[in-house]
Amino acid sequence: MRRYAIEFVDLFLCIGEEELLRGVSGKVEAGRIVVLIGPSGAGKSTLMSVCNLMRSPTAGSVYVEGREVRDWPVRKLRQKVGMVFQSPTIFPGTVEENLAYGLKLHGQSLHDPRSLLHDIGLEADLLSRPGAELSGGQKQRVALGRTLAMKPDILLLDEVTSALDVHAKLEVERTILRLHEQRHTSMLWVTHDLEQARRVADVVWFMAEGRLVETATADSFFAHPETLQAQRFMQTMAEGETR
Ligand SMILES: Nc1ncnc2c1ncn2[C@@H]1O[C@H](COP(=O)(O)OP(=O)(O)OP(=O)(O)O)[C@@H](O)[C@H]1O
Repeated sequence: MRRYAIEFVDLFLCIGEEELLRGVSGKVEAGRIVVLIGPSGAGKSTLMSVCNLMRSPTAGSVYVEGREVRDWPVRKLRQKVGMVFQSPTIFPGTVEENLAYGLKLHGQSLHDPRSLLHDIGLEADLLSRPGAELSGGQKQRVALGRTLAMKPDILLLDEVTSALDVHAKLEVERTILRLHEQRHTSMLWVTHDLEQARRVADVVWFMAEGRLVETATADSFFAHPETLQAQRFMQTMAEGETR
């Protein structure tokens, strides 16, 4: 049987009466970048949050490399499935301490901080700088580096460039793509930036109202989305850009 990086099977997530996810099924092939798009409140972040058990499914299953998430020891799961958010978390201390933070929680240490710094495109002299003094783009790269230090096979990226200016956004995006080429990390990447989605996606998943409405290769989706819901979403987004 073929192993997928992540597989969702008829996944539901409810909070009280509200269904945040409604029967999501889909497979992320290993080494692929799947970009999740859709209107605000569609359930994109919620879908990612079940992959490392930040939230638990109400019904259905999520498999990470063939093993159901609830059967993974949580620490191992979170080492395998790294997550980076819109607003980078920077802890008190130097850049080096920030990069080592996750490993330290797992009782490990960072062996080659300079090489990691190089991987995330930062100069070596930043290692001893307080993290709080960095620019927004540098902070986001440190947050990415902290996650990468754990050597995840799967990365969940939740609007990681939306708080950055255009220059920093492209820099961080390029860093992620370079790392993807080097490490073949599988990625689920939420973005509201359709130009970014076009640049980075192998596959597009379109979500609306808690459902995975359409999945397609990026080329085919951007040439012509199949469902009316996705067509309308793309049109609304295009109108927003020209306004
Ligand atoms: N703790 C919660 N309790 C109740 N409802 C919640 C909770 N967290 C999220 N929701 C609701 O779940 C729905 C999906 O939220 P989610 O953040 O996954 O959407 P999204 O597609 O990522 O949106 P955005 O693009 O705005 O980030 C929204 O309607 C949201 O209000």
